[in-house]
Amino acid sequence: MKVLKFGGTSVGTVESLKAVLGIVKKSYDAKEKPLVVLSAMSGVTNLLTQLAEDAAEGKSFSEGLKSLEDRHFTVVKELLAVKYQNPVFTKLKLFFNEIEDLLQGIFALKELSYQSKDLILSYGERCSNYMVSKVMEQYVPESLFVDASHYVKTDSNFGNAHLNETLTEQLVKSLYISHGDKLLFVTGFIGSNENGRITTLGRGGSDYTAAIFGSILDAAAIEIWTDVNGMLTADPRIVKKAFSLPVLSYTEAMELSYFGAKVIYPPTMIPAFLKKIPIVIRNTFEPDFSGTVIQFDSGKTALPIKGISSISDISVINLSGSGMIGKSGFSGRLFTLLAREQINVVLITQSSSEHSITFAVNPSDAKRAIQLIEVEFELEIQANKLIVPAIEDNLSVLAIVGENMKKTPGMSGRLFAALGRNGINVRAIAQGSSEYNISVIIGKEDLAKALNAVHDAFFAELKKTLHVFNIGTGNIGATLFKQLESQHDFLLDKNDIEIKVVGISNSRKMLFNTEGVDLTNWSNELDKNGTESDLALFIDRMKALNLPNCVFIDNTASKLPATYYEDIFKSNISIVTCNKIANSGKYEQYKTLRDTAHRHGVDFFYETNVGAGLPIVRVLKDLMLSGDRIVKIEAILSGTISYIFNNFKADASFYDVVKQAQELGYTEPDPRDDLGGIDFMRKMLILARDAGYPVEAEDVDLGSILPPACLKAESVDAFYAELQRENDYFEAMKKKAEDENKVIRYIGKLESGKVSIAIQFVDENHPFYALSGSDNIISFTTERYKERPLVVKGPGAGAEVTAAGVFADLVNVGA
Ligand SMILES: NC(=O)c1ccc[n+]([C@@H]2O[C@H](COP(=O)([O-])OP(=O)(O)OC[C@H]3O[C@@H](n4cnc5c(N)ncnc54)[C@H](O)[C@@H]3O)[C@@H](O)[C@H]2O)c1
Ligand SMILES: N[C@@H](CCO)C(=O)O
Ligand code: NA
Repeated sequence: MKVLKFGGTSVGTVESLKAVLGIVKKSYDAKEKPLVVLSAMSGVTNLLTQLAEDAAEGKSFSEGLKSLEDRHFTVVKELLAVKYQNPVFTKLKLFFNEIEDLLQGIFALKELSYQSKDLILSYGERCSNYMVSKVMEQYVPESLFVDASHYVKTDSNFGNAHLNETLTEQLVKSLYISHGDKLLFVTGFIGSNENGRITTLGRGGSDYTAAIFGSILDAAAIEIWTDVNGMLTADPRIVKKAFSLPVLSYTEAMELSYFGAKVIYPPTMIPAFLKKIPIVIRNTFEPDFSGTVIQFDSGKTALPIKGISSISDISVINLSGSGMIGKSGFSGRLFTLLAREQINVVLITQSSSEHSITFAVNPSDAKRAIQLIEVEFELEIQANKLIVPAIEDNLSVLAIVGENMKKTPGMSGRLFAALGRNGINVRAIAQGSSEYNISVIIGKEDLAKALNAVHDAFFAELKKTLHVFNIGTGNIGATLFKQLESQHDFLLDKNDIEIKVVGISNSRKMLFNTEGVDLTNWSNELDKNGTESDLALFIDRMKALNLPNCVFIDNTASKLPATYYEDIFKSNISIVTCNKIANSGKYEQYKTLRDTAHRHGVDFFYETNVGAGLPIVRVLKDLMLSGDRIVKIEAILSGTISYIFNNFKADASFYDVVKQAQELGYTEPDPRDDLGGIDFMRKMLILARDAGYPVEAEDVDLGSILPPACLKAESVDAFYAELQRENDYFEAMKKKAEDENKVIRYIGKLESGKVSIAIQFVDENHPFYALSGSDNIISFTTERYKERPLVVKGPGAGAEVTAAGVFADLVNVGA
């Protein structure tokens, strides 16, 4: 046989009841011999409580009672053929009359005892089970309503009665001997004491009824049908990626439930646990889903842990003082005291020096705990051997749970790495002696972020989400969005990476969407729903959202963002940037940024600062990390100027070629930065610094390709006008090169820590002679690459290649 228990939401509405009938019928037809336990219809127990309390206060209860009646009658009208309805109405009406009489009595006495409350509540289960058994009779004539109060015997602890196991076992067995061939509908939650007075079984009572019947009747399984897909790896309201666990051990289920997963109430499982009967959590609204099996062993699984649970509100009390050293009875006294006063201690840690004990309690118990301690340890406190403890609030507990943990090294390392990386401060740690859980206490404001970060860390093979905040939606930004959008599915399928662009800003507007902005329509959305942009506010908002795996992308050419980088790192947010300003400012800033990122365990990636998507920064970094030393760097690193000299031939005018470079998206937003050499200088500065030289911009010997008048132009328009005016100057350059059979190159050099950039006329023997388009080329001469340098060459400007480089940096964050 099998026990099928349905909770309140499953018996809540006509629709859900149809699902219940289907599930029961299927099991019955499959000869699984189901025994059904139903809760009261959802909300009914609460309503009955309310009515009883109202009555005791002399308030009217008739309206509430009427609504109760209506809900049940509606079900009968909808689900039972008219010809069968009358006797059912009559019986239900009898129940409601009894409730009314009871409420009258309470109203008259103005007193509500636990005993009468239990009696009133029992009608919830009795009505639902009677009604559903009658509906079922239409399909399974052997259906039978069972009032469990005749079989489940308890003591007289009304409200939370304890089971009389022996008597209950006898009665349930005899029930089954006479009626085991029928389809029984058994009221959950209720029993009766030795005098036959109705009692209730307390929290999770209907699950308990199911477990009692299941264990006495040796059920093959106890199925708990609810409205979720079994037990999940974490609270799905906070962790969107939480998924259902196929198998859990009893212990794991208890640990997970203890810390919050509210699917079952652990004590109710004990009868099943003792008899090793599997409990299966299933979803009434998704009956084809197999749910979670809770069984004796933890099952074969590749998962390092089973789940992450949490308690969002906890208070921590720390006890310290010299009086505790070497006093073996101390913690015994403390915890006996708390247990005696029924203060539930959620978690305990003790420092190895025995100087302090930290423990966590529910916030509602914290004050009382302190008062009790002050009385119990009055002498110690007076003698200054114990410091009067204080309460710390606004804390949460997060726990990772799993039996395999003790067999798998590195679990706590992974936990703390995930927390540390995301800047989550751990206030206290406890590893259950069972080693089935490791718990940490953290700030309440960090809980959602921590749950997500830890979930990613342990179930990373399943999926990693990056939360992106992008400023700059111009040439590069817009192209990046296009690439992210077109690669979204590929990344998810092949690399298990999901990228959500949560914040977008340009210089006009900014927009946030924690679910991720729709990248097919970001521009319209930004226009329509965006607010006026404000970088400081943008960053504040990014910090306040406190999302895990957070990345700030700077796709602007503005000077302003760099002033926030340090602060962003301090908030444990990684930065990817194609903007060169931050790295090419003062050396001091360059250094501070690296140190800060490093200290906070976040990434600072800027591959596109040099040579767009070409792997230049990365190559240099690898050389340096592996202990090589840079002897010399020679490079062409302005894509714009490279393009210009590759196309400034024959009839083309200099002015036209510059315009083309701008149209092709090679130039900086302000092309004077390219032609004046500033952009190239920034790149050389960054390379020199990455090669270990603390160079400043003033130290660079910067030659120019422009005549002085162009350099002085005060606006872009004026600059273009100057270019046209100086046509002869450029034509002369062109002619000189052609006469000498040479090409013009603007070449940067780093040697012995000195950086220079100069225009050169080179012949076909020069390695930089053959370039085309916007090609960059860089040759690294190092101690290892001495005979022949290491050369990287390819397109070094353009929106596609640059955005692709930003993209590559992004997916490497946290890798
Ligand atoms: N074009 C290339 O080949 C290439 C290659 C490597 C790196 N880069 C770098 O890419 C960056 C962007 O270049 P682009 O061509 O896309 O420029 P762009 O002018 O097309 O776009 C710049 C964007 O930044 C926004 N912006 C400016 N200040 C802002 C602020 N304070 N807050 C928010 N948004 C702001 C603008 O509104 C605009 O959306 C530059 O730093 C450039 O050096 C470009
Ligand atoms: N404007 C830059 C883009 C690449 O950083 C160039 O022309 O090289
Ligand atoms: Na690069």
